Amino acid sequence: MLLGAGLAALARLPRSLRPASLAAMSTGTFVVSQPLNYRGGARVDPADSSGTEKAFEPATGRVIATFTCSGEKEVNLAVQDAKAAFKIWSQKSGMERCRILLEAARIIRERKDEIATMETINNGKSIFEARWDIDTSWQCLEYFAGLAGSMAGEYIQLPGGSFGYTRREPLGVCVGIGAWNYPFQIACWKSAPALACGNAMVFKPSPFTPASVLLLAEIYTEAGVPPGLFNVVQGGAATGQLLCQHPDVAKVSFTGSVPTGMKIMEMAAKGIKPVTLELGGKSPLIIFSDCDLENVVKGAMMANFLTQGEVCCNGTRVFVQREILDEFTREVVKRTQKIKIGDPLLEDTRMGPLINRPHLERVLGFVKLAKEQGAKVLCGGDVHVPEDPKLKDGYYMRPCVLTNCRDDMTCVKEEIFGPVMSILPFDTEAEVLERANDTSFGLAAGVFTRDIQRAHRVVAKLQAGVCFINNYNVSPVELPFGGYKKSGFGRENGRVAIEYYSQLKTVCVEMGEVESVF
Ligand SMILES: NC(=O)c1ccc[n+]([C@@H]2O[C@H](COP(=O)([O-])OP(=O)(O)OC[C@H]3O[C@@H](n4cnc5c(N)ncnc54)[C@H](O)[C@@H]3O)[C@@H](O)[C@H]2O)c1
Ligand SMILES: NCCCC=O
Repeated sequence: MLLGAGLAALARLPRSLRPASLAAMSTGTFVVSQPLNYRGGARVDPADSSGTEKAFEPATGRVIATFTCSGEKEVNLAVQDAKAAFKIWSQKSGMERCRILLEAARIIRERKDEIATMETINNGKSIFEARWDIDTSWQCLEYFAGLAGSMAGEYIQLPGGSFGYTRREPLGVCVGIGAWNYPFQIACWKSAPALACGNAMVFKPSPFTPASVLLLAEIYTEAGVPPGLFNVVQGGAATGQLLCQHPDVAKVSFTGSVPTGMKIMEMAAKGIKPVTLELGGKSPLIIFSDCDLENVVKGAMMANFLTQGEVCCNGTRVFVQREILDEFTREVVKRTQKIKIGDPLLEDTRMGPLINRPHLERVLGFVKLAKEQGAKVLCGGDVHVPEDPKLKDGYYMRPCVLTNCRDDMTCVKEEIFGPVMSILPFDTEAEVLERANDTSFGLAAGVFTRDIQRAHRVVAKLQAGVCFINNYNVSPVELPFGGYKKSGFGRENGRVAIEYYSQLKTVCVEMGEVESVF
């Protein structure tokens, strides 16, 4: 058995000296044995406690870590360390920050397989997908490293030779709070722009997935950030609240559910702190009859079944124009039934277990309710027990396609956050637009059509922060990501993210005499 303590130590060895088993670890063997908090450039045991949590390996149901949730004292130490590091980091030039972030990106790229393995073990997503997540993570660091070197203000000419200029300045200590579905990627999407702008960060992962962000913290240290610049505190709601309410925290960037997002915003409001809220969704995918059917079936699968359907921007309300409803449904069911479910560390697995038992039961509950409300299950929607005996206590279900759905059903209105697709027929463009927008969420939306004018006309009317035309669930780091309506505000990725991690100072320079009225 390879222990977590060993993992980090071994990972620091030159590649040639590392055992091949490091990235090729098998399901059912990993246990975390090192501290999971990170402060002042090293792993530490928290100075106090607000309870304990257990983290699981969803593939087997085994406990892989029991850890202490940070209390007020530890949160304060992490914030104070970040404050001290901020003083050093914020004085560096953009190019100096750029070089360190590029080095961190390089190390992530080099250690991609190890990080992806850790992500798969703790989250349950297939190793195939976890590697994609790690790619979008180092790409994010590279992108914001590039922007760090080119951040600049404006020069504005004023009368009489006077002038003004603007400076884009960091905010200070930023807090990142993450969800469990993309643990490493979320930590990178928050920390890369924050650090590029000259801020420090204290990050709290979800208690379900505490492990992989420690690798990021160690990588930042190895790349050369000052000790304390990126700290990790573990815990749940209580630790999160301490972070949001801390008087020395300048900003909170949150990824999670709408109800928690509301609480975060309330706490931030009391301190007049800016927030970025990346929240849930119930996104529409609109399929017109003139589409390329083969392509659209691939798109619908990508829109629904990545990471066991636990993806915020999934297009789970699949509106299909009536002329192609039967053909589309037949094809999509055929493909869904072929998805290989099982051990997420195996190369050919495409769907692993859900995050934990309560969540699995919640998702199955949505399917049960859908049936009671009149939907028809065309495939899946039930527990899957893999043949491998070591996986018998894992949290697997078969991906589900529902038809006979109506807009007023719970499965169509609420975020399920599992592998459940609802198919809804439509007739006209005007009708589908009205139905697609009839939701309090507004994270993403997709349109499949060969009519390019219609594609742009429709996305212009969709109330969603991220729209896809003839594709779904791609997230290039160059493009901003974030929601409309209750799906949140602020953006991650893209050039605009800089605005959410910096503040603008205006400097007015007088070249003449003061004109006083007194
Ligand atoms: N828009 C996006 O980019 C995006 C990305 C991933 C996930 N999500 C959303 O996240 C949700 C699933 O994630 P989840 O179940 O971890 O969400 P959640 O809201 O339960 O928890 C998210 C994080 O908030 C912390 N938290 C909980 N209560 C808190 C409180 N009172 N104060 C401070 N922190 C608190 C949790 O410990 C966790 O770290 C889904 O709704 C999904 O759509 C959104
Ligand atoms: N790849 C980005 C997905 C974020 C939402 O869960």
